[in-house]
Amino acid sequence: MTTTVTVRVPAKVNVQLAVGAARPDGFHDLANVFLAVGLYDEVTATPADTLRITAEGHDVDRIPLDRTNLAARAAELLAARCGRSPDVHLHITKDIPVAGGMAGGSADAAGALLACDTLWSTGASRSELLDICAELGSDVPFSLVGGAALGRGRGELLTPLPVGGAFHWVFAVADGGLSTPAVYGEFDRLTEGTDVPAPEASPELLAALATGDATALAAALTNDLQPAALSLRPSLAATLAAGTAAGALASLVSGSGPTTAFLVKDPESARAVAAALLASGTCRAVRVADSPAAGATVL
Ligand SMILES: C[C@@](CO)(OP(=O)(O)O)[C@H](O)COP(=O)(O)OP(=O)(O)OC[C@H]1O[C@@H](n2ccc(N)nc2=O)[C@H](O)[C@@H]1O
Ligand SMILES: Nc1ncnc2c1ncn2[C@@H]1O[C@H](COP(=O)(O)OP(=O)(O)O)[C@@H](O)[C@H]1O
Repeated sequence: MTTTVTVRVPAKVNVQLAVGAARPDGFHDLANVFLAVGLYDEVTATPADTLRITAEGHDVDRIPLDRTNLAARAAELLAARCGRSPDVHLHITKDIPVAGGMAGGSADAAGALLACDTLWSTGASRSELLDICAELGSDVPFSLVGGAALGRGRGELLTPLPVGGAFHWVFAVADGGLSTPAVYGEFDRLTEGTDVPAPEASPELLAALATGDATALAAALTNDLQPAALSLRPSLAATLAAGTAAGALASLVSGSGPTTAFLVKDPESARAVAAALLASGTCRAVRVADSPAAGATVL
């Protein structure tokens, strides 16, 4: 019998984040082009007397270890669907920046779900697991799937996208986090009284992904939440400028931020941009990663 299961789950960057007007339920319709990047959290599930969460790694003091942790919520939802108790110890090894716009909590939720599903041999179908993911959060289905995908609706309705080659990234980690609802709220404030167009995926961006053309991708990167993130955290402008000055092909805020993402042409350029960003003093830490990365995977 399996007694312990470890799942590895990637972070994401949004290469396009087109945001529509607020819906009556408070969410925003999106054309959200997700790209999984090779920074990973791991979730290990072991049978236990009661549901318990522990964590190690970067900034774990900033995530809750009670039942509000998204990993705990994933275990509870799956257990309820299977009519069993969620008696499991989930240990999270965190490497994805917390509250950084890289979907770390979503990764842990998808990881816990797959780990418990494997540990408990639930027999749930992929589509049942994706439904539970969507209940846990808009970004959680993508954390399970990985690769690249277009997220419609509030981001949970996924269409996989072809990617024709590896893209190289540098990420600048900022001090502290930004609250996702606060950034969407600031988007609403900044667009109040304007006609917000229905979000659509950019054909140029999808073509750049499909052909693996980093220069074309750089020209097509957009994030409608960037003005809101910059309004709440003006210091991010200096980080973006430092990456551009150091030779990045393009610089943008990752999702709701405050992590900033720099697309570079090759691993050598990644090292140079990372060193320049650190030396600029405009960020707390830098990370280098390639994409696309596989979704949640049992190790
Ligand atoms: C902005 C994005 C971009 O991928 O992620 P981050 O950059 O924060 O990681 C996502 O849209 C975040 O997705 P996720 O973090 O899963 O959000 P949820 O838990 O579903 O929702 C948290 C809150 O964000 C706002 N929200 C989220 C998704 C959406 N399409 N419209 C929204 O307005 C709502 O205020 C909601 O109450
Ligand atoms: N397992 C988890 N890992 C990270 N954050 C979590 C987790 N569970 C709940 N959270 C909370 O979710 C919020 C968003 O964190 P995170 O998912 O890392 O960022 P983002 O939504 O910007 O990608 C934070 O307030 C964090 O404390």
